[in-house]
Amino acid sequence: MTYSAIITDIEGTTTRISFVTEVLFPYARLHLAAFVRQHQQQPAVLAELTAVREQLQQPEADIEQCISALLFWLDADQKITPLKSLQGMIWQEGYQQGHFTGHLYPDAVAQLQTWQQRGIPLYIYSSGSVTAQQLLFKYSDAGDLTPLLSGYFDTRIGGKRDLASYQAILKQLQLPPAQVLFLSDVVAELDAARQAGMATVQLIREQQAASDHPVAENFYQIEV
Ligand SMILES: CSCCC(=O)C(=O)COP(=O)(O)O
Ligand SMILES: [Mg+2]
Repeated sequence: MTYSAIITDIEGTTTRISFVTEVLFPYARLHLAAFVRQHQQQPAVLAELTAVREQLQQPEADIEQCISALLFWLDADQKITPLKSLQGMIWQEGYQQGHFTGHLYPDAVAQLQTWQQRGIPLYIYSSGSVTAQQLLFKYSDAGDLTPLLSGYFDTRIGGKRDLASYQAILKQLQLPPAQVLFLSDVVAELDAARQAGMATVQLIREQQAASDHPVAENFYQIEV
């Protein structure tokens, strides 16, 4: 089967889960309050604070209430769009100052390169914001890999476990569902993509339980 597009998740699929949970999330937690207080008047940050207040249904929430909510969502790993956007802004400084590089499994790097050379457009769909996705690939262990990617989707298109998100992605790509392959480690995401008609492969990088989706331990095992 030759696909017309491949869409991949990041955490647990192209990237070790611990890079997200033990490097990125703690860095964002450490810097979040100071970042928000310092940049609260900047239009991009202000827009996210407005979205936080909307999410809380508290238009009058002050800056400290917003920060508390953001930290609560971060600790609970809730994929709330304004949190994910602010995390991306905070990580930018971390990447640019060389505090960390984006982890990508070597097999993912090699296969993404091979698939791109074969002319298959490659996309990311992650709960991390588009900015966060671009940073991870730009400042990756293997150098700037953003030229491999044709586009990015984040939670602004919808949650990763929702059928409607995959339908919206297909609408943007203008491709028949069966010609699109979605890769993820999370079965609920794969179920939603399959419901939309996409082909799926579950990545089992660590000790996750297998499902009724085709499985692969690494990108070399994915038949494209
Ligand atoms: C873009 S790297 C940060 C990943 C992140 O914030 C996250 O919540 C993981 O989401 P994914 O959909 O890639 O599992
Ligand atoms: Mg994942």
